[in-house]
Amino acid sequence: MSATILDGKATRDAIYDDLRSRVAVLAEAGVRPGLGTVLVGEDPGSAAYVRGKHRDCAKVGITSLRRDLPADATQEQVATAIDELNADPSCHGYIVQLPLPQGLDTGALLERMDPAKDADGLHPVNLGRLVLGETGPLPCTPRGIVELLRRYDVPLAGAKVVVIGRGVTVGRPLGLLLTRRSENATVTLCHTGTKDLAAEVRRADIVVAAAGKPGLITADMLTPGAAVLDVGITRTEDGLVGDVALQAREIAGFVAPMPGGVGPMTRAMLLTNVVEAAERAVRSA
Ligand SMILES: NC(=O)C1=CN([C@@H]2O[C@H](COP(=O)(O)OP(=O)(O)OC[C@H]3O[C@@H](n4cnc5c(N)ncnc54)[C@H](OP(=O)(O)O)[C@@H]3O)[C@@H](O)[C@H]2O)C=CC1
Ligand SMILES: Nc1nc(=O)c2c([nH]1)NC[C@@H]1CN(c3ccc(C(=O)N[C@@H](CCC(=O)O)C(=O)O)cc3)C=[N+]21
Ligand SMILES: [Mg+2]
Repeated sequence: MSATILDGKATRDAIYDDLRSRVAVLAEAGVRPGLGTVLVGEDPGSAAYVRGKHRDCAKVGITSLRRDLPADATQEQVATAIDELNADPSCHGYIVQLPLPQGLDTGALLERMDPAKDADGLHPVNLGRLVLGETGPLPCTPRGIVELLRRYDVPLAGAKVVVIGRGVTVGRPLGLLLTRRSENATVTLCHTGTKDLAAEVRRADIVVAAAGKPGLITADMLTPGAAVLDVGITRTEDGLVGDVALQAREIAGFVAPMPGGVGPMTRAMLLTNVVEAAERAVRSA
């Protein structure tokens, strides 16, 4: 038995079809959504992600606003780029590509963003809204994971979900999202202090691996039929590798592979957050 693939590319394409028609409605109201990116330095991985986001914007009809700064940019220079995007009415949402180079105060820069333009959902105000159950932009990777499971009818209500990783972009906000009443999953967040990872994973109906450790999840850890989502990405000499060993796919009932699973959904949710921000701007005009 081999697993049903949770196909992030096909799902992204369906989402982009929907976004294109919403962009057309916005155009009738005289608004073209704009996504900004702030990229500091020349890390090839970060540069590739930012290129991918702008390529997707072009497919959907979203204007791209790039702010590329040198690796030695000062705190003030990055702050100025943020202030400009906050003030620019053609920018409905933007992201500060993480991680920032050493020496920059990431927290201060994220807090400087206008929470209404936070396309990543990572501003402290928006993370606070998520905790409080108030509406706001949702973090892209967690939202993409929930959307992927929903579209493949993988049941979440009452499901036992084990998340490996408590990072602020994936694991921590995913726990918050999945434990809302609308999802109603029971979540365990694992990390390097977890005593027996294999025992935790074995209990799971759904496993989300977001540690960034190649091959961390092996076939023997899984209950047959479990859904396994490979989120982790590690750059090696042989290319990008995920956290889930290939043999685990034979045991699983559903697999979101890396590549082709959660990554494309992350980008689709980023663009969705921007279109939603533009729709709010039109409604409040
Ligand atoms: N596909 C996609 O769309 C995206 C993929 N990613 C990828 O997801 C991964 C996680 O990202 P992010 O949250 O930002 O990363 P962080 O580095 O912030 O978090 C990694 C987490 O994994 C935990 N961890 C590391 N090793 C182990 C281990 N052996 N056993 C158990 N837990 C472990 C860490 O535990 P501790 O807290 O104890 O250190 C930490 O909580 C990365 O590989 C990143 O590249 C990120 C964003 C989007
Ligand atoms: N402020 C901020 N927001 C982020 O959302 C953010 C970030 N910083 N820093 C880095 C991580 C990583 N991330 C990915 C996005 C898309 C893919 C993606 O599209 N992956 C493809 C493969 C891409 C390839 O082959 O290079 C896939 O999995 O199929 C992966 C990873 C967003 N991140
Ligand atoms: Mg992926």
